[in-house]
Amino acid sequence: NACKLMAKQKVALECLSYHATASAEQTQKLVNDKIESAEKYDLYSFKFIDFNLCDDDTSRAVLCMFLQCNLVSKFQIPYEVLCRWVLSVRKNYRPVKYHNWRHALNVAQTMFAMLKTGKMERFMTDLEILGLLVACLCHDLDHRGTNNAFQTKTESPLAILYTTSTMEHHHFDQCVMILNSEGNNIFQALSPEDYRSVMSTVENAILSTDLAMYFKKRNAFLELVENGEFDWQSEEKKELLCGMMMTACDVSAIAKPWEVQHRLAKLVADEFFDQGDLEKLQLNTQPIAMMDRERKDELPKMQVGFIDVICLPLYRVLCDTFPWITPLYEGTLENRRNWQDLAEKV
Ligand SMILES: CCCOc1ccc(S(=O)(=O)N2CCN(C)CC2)cc1-c1nc(CC)cc(=O)[nH]1
Ligand SMILES: [Zn+2]
Repeated sequence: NACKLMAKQKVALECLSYHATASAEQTQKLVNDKIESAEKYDLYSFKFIDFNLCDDDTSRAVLCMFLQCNLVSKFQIPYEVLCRWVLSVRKNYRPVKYHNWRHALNVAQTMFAMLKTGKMERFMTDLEILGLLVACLCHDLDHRGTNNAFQTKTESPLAILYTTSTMEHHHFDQCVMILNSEGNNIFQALSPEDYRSVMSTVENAILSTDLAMYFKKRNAFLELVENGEFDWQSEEKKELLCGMMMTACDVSAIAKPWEVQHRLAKLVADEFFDQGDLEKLQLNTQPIAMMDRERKDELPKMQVGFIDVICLPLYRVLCDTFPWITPLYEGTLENRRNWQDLAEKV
């Protein structure tokens, strides 16, 4: 009967979360690992590069960010639980070409640099800082290398579950699944009020990484900045600011040193082209230019468009109010010149 079915599903979910979470051995090893300083991992820099970090280094770098923000002591996070949670999050990223664990790490590191080097932490409560770092690390959990439009076109189970911001709702779902798994709840010591508040920050932040939401909310944010908004302390204004910061971190590969941006753009393109191949094969339809490997020579021009339409307007308006994040704007401008040079060569 229905009760039995529900019970079966509950057991299946628990079993799933058991297999989806870190092993006891891996956790114990990380608990005993020595964590280097934030400077050693170059975490304060907007030019941070993860290429030379091994996978275990990336887990240690995440612990370093939490420790540097005093989040472990402020929110009484048992260190072993934090270690298990970091490893479980890492385990739930698939080995796709771009939207993998390394992308999540880079997004979280840019958030850390914006808060610290960019001095944006002064506008955030400690609970919001905790929520933002957790959201960055979880914002693309279980990404399959295909976008929302693909879920809808293929009538994937995810698109049946969520008709808008399909992938972003799934990423948040995965984040909750990990937090609800045995020994992975880094929020376990929070009061019910703080728990509700931090989960609201995480949900708003992850859903804000849908570029469709960025386009919807950008004008409202622009108005606040133009009206000289300075305290950002109302809930609505804070949500807007956190959402814009999430997009700024999500696209921050565009601001990295040219060799890094050029290499990351190839990973993005390869992932897009794989989706384009699927659309040609599975759907027998012509993919959009960005996903059609027959049109790869248009890539530099498309990157200039991406910079002009999405990245520069966002970094420009953020720098107006928070001048210390100007390196993101300048890095993007430099890469626009580099992509423009390649676009003219073809
Ligand atoms: C590198 C391969 C080409 O990559 C792109 C091509 C076009 C555009 S677009 O701004 O014109 N636009 C975006 C919204 N779509 C609905 C329509 C197309 C963006 C990118 C791009 N996206 C990301 C984010 C994952 C990272 C990145 O580096 N480049
Ligand atoms: Zn992302």
